[in-house]
Parts: sequence; structure tokens; C-alpha cells
Amino acid sequence: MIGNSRLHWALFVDNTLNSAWDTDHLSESDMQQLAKTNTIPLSPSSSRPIFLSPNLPITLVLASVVPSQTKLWQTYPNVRLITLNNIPLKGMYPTLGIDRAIALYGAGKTYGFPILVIDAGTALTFTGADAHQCLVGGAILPGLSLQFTSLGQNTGQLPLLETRLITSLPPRFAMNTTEAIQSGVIYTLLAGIKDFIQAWLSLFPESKIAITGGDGNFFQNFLQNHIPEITEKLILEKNLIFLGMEKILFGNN
Ligand SMILES: Nc1ncnc2c1ncn2[C@@H]1O[C@H](COP(=O)(O)OP(=O)(O)OP(=O)(O)O)[C@@H](O)[C@H]1O
Ligand SMILES: CC(C)(CO)[C@@H](O)C(=O)NCCC(=O)O
Ligand SMILES: [K+]
Repeated sequence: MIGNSRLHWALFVDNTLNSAWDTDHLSESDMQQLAKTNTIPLSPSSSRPIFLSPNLPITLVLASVVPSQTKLWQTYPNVRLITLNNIPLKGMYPTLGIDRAIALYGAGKTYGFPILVIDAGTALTFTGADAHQCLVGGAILPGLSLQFTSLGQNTGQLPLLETRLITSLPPRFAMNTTEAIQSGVIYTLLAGIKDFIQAWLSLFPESKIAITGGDGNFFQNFLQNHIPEITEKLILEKNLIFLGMEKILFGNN
């Protein structure tokens, strides 16, 4: 899965998800090297490539929301691209992100329809489907890191904060710049997520809510405390997209 910040990899063995990992995006020359040797990068630095034996019928299945990266990967041997046509959901609009469609299908097939997916990635998205596997719609906003980056890069005095350094909630009314940014971004995101969840549950009271993406753990942690009444409906699954791919590719239910 080619995301906006990085590549998400999974190995499927015997039609089943075996393991998953992330790497950085690859340059064109890295890509050519991998295609030539029929290897895939295992670590972020590509320093320990897995050798894919050409004697085995190994296929690279690709889904991408980054057209420039899609183009690079199409030079790789045995590539199959997943598009919206491959997703058994009704009512999709033509420009819907393939990551949203795959995660939604994977969540619905795993936990049941109706379902709401929150993908806390570079962008934070809400995507919902009803009991008939029909897209209800959703919303897109800047994700956690992107909010910090946009403040850090577009102002004269604000520092660039790193998401991974935040381990606890800041005071709501902060008395220093770092905590003021954290408070603004985090409490506003949590309030927004809470509001979307409540709006969804008023339409589909029995629905589960699946949360995924690089910041999935972060939000799940804080949502548990912030909206304890939805705890039992909230499911964190970092591999939602790969569960979706497994079902799309192999029909595993
Ligand atoms: N090693 C890492 N590199 C980049 N982002 C990371 C890393 N570890 C955690 N994150 C968090 O993951 C988020 C990005 O999420 P994810 O990797 O799911 O996005 P993506 O799939 O590249 O983007 P999108 O799904 O929105 O296209 C960032 O906001 C960041 O806080
Ligand atoms: C919203 C993102 C960036 C999330 O990765 C991706 O799904 C995308 O580029 N979507 C296209 C627009 C849409 O889904 O309506
Ligand atoms: K863009």
C-alpha cells in the first residue's frame, strides 16, 4: 500500500496475511535496483532486502494513493494494481481513495456492516458504509503530524513538534508554546473525532468503529478516556488495509 508518507508492506502466504512492515518511499534508482534483482525492501533503509525467488509465482499487489509512486512500481515484474473496480462496495464515487475503499471493505467484512473506519494517517479520514455494503460517505482532514507540520512550517515563531514525543495529554489551557500547540491540535482533533462518531452512531447505532493508520494507537488511547461510552464499539486494527486486500484477493471471510 503506497501511502502519502511511506510504503506499507505485507507478505501473504497461503492466501493469508503473514506479516506487515513499513518503509520509506523509494527513489527511482532504488526501484530499478529492486526490479532487477526481484527483491523487496524489508527495512526502511532497504538494507536487508528479502529475496523473492523467481521460481515461485510471487506477485506484487499494489494499491496506491500517490500516482507518481504508482508509476515507478509498474516497472516491477509481476505487478497487479488494485483499483476501485476490484472492491465489492456499492455507491463509490470515482475519485474515492483506494486506501479508504480497501480499509472500509476489510473492516465491514471483518466486523460486519454497517461500519465506520477512521484512518489516522497523513490525512485523517472517516469512511462509512451501511448494512448493504453501500458507501455512505465520509470526510478528509489534515492528520496529526500534518497539523503540526503546517504550523511549524508556515509561522515565524512556532516550533515543529514531533508526534512521537507526545505520550500524555497536555493541559487544556497551556502556559508554554509547545503545550499550547499540542492542546490546540489534539483536543480539537479529539472533539472532532468524537463528534463524527456520535453523528455516525445516531445514523447506525449498532455500528462498530474501526480505527487504523500510523496514529491509530495514539487516538485509540485518548478516545478511550475521552469517550468511555464508545470503548466497546471501538476496534484498533493496524492491518485493516491488508485484511481488506486479503478478502479482495483471496475471498477470505
Ligand atoms: N516512522 C514513521 N514515519 C512516518 N509517520 C509515522 C511513523 N511512525 C508513526 N507515524 C505516524 O503515522 C502518521 C502517518 O500515518 P500512515 O503511515 O498511516 O500514513 P500514510 O499511509 O503514509 O498516509 P495516508 O494513509 O494518509 O496516505 C503520521 O501522522 C505519524 O504521526
Ligand atoms: C484522503 C487520502 C489522502 C487518505 O490517504 C486518500 O484516500 C486520497 O487521496 N483520496 C482521494 C480523495 C477521496 O477519497 O475523496
Ligand atoms: K495532492
